[in-house]
Amino acid sequence: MMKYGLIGKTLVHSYSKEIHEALGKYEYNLFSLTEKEMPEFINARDFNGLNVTIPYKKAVMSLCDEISPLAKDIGSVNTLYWKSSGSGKDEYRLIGHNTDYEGFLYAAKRAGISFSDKTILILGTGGTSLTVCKAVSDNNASQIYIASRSATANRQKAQQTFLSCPIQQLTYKDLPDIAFDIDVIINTTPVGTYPHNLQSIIHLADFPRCHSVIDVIYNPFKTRLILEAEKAGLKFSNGLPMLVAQATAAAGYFLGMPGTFEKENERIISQLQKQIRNIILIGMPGSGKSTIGKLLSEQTGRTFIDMDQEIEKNEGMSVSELFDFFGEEYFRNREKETAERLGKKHGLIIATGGGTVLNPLNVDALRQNGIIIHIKRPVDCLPTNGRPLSKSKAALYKMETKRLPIYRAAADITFDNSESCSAYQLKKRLQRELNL
Ligand SMILES: Nc1ncnc2c1ncn2[C@@H]1O[C@H](COP(=O)(O)OP(=O)(O)O)[C@@H](O)[C@H]1O
Ligand SMILES: O=C(O)C1=C[C@@H](OP(=O)(O)O)[C@@H](O)[C@H](O)C1
Ligand SMILES: [Mg+2]
Repeated sequence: MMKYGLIGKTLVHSYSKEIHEALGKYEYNLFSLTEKEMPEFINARDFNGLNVTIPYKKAVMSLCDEISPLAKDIGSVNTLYWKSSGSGKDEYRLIGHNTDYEGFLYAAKRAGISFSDKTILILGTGGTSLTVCKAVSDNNASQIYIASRSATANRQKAQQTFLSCPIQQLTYKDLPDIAFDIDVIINTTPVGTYPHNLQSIIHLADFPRCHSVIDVIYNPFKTRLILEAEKAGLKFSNGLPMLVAQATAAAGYFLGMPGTFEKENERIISQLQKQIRNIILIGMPGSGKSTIGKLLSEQTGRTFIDMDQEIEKNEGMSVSELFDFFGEEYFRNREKETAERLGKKHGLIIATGGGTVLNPLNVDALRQNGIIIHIKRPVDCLPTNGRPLSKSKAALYKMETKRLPIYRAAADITFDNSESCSAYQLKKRLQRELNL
């Protein structure tokens, strides 16, 4: 049996299985191991290739026959593979290597981010920080600042390893002193990872020279830091390209043909992106969000959630009743909670209420894992019954003037739903025009 997989401590869900298996070369499994089991597992040497994740990236090093010079410099191993001993006999040596380095540089290149002559701020001092530090130093960064809660951690290690570029460690409290010098920011901390979505150590507005941001987090797809970078029009990358590229690089080593699978990266990134992301429908009340959401759900097999119906279910009352009994503000607060909760999830189709995206916090919550589609339908076609804010055409015209710029700004795509047609025809158009 060929055995490939990922070892770590608690591997509840990892995209690594999907990424490796997308190459179609081998089965890949997740092995959750305790501290006691981990060395036994490696020493049994009953595997063809392994990736290593937290907390064993350092601990596996002493169990290998050889550590690649790069992994030695970084001080962490994420890939174990076999190399012929060269003795002519059927003997193999266990090599520990680091493909996170390659994955990180792939992500940067893909986003058009360069480190040459740049001042770099790295948030965090863990294993990924060491990898990133080495990668930017090797790519001619002019100065690296490494920030953490306490400045002493890892200082010695960093200075020993990355002599080619000056490095300074500081605490988050010291950041204002250097904020105006920073060109590139890289987050290697887990701050903002699910379920602590939308948290961030820093705000980009405090770094006016910064033009590029990389966050190694991929759940959520866009952290607060990435959302800010996107809004400010900076270059940015989330952690998914790095995750995919380190995996395909590892596959090359497993199969004795390094570099072979880099050309598969984009296909796998877009496959995962499609699978992970939510589809968010926004637009005027009655424009067809709920109708289209249901049709897209039939088309894609994804779960459909209508935010208004979620609120009605939880409150035991219709939206109109909620407006009548408790007022609009009460409804908007329930809507905000619903956006926060659903926005953290993956693979859903979500029909918002017409007013959801008026609150920028809701846009962030929905955007972090979602692609936003504006459903556009002429006011003349919108219903004027059943909805508390759609009492007359005049009210709808006024509303559209105010909201259209907000819908436009929030949307990634617009779907023109002007044509009145049957559900069957609408479904055909969705299939043809939205490649979801
Ligand atoms: N392209 C279309 N052709 C005909 N009727 C439509 C079209 N799109 C939406 N409708 C109708 O408009 C009404 C409002 O649609 P709905 O999906 O409830 O809107 P929303 O969820 O955006 O408020 C529904 O009766 C729906 O069938
Ligand atoms: O536009 C709005 O402010 C509203 C739209 C409604 O949803 P639909 O857009 O599905 O009608 C519903 O959330 C509520 O009545 C408020
Ligand atoms: Mg609706």
